[in-house]
Amino acid sequence: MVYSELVRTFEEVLSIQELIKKPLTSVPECYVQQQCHNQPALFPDETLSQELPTISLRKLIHGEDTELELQKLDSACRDWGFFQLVEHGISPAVLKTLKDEVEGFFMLPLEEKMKYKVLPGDVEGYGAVIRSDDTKLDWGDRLFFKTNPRSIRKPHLLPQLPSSFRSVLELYINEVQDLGMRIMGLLGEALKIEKRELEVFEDGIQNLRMTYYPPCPEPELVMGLSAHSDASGITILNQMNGVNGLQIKKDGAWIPVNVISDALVVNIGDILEIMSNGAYKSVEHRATVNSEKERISIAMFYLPKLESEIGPAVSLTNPENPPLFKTTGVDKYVEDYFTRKLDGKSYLERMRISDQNLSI
Ligand SMILES: O=C(O)CCC(=O)C(=O)O
Ligand SMILES: [Fe+2]
Repeated sequence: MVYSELVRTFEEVLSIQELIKKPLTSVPECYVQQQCHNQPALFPDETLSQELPTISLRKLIHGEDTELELQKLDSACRDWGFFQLVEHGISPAVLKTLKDEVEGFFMLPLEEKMKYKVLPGDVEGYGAVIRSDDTKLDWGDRLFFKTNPRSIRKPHLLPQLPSSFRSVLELYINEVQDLGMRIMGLLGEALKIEKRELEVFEDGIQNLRMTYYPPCPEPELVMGLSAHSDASGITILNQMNGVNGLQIKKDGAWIPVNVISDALVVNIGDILEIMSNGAYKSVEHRATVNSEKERISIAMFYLPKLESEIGPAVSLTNPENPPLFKTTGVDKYVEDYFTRKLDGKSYLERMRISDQNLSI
């Protein structure tokens, strides 16, 4: 199937921000996700003590307990696939201005935002992306584009944004890219991968997704973002207006991630699960919404260079620890990921070496 059949433009799918301007007491059918009710239940008593590990970048780099913090990082990636990152070094002034500018963007009149709408055959821009006909719509308005390397930027998107928004985005893009490279280096150390095997991430691909999740009259019927794992090496998530909603799947239950002020949430994506030969977990997660307050997040997906190949690191595999995943090109992996509906970790599973899918 070609992209254009899979992507409906924003005009065909109402903006939720526009939708809720009219009095709305129930959710339109196209947003009602039956699967929400079938998801494994959350057992609050068992998960009360389940807090995401918190890692300090300062401690990892300068502290006296560098080794200990590196071990904490390693365990977080093996056991959780997610951690809260504090003392990350991104300038508070940039974070504050970015929040104001992203909020400002989503508050623009519809016709302004439509200048950036997702075009047929594309996945970048403003609006809803439908991955297959039977997919229900998520309760969130998005702005998504590729930001690094500069050569892959679409001329009608980032370069055309209002100048104050663009300026702060450029600062954030640089800071979060440096942070991504630093984290990747530390993960390499923790995993004991040979340095040259992570060179594919140097000046790697960066994609940004900003999502505005409006309040919903029946939040238990919808999903802000359906369950999925990320097709990245790592993802750095900034829950910019401090509203909770992210949940991650652990031991069969959905665990809410509480926002910690000044922290970023970092998670392992499919590509690092593959490269670490399954040692680090790309964990399923989803975004829920609430009836009171909008939620805004910006996710930065950090991937290897497009022309590189991804597969289990040679330095981590041997006859006792054989490769668990096939090797493929980043370009193919990313393209295939985008054309599928969000369906948990099913895409990563296709990369797993097993008797059934040897022929894929
Ligand atoms: O908004 C969130 O909390 C989650 C975003 C996310 O998982 C994504 O954009 O891939
Ligand atoms: Fe995600």
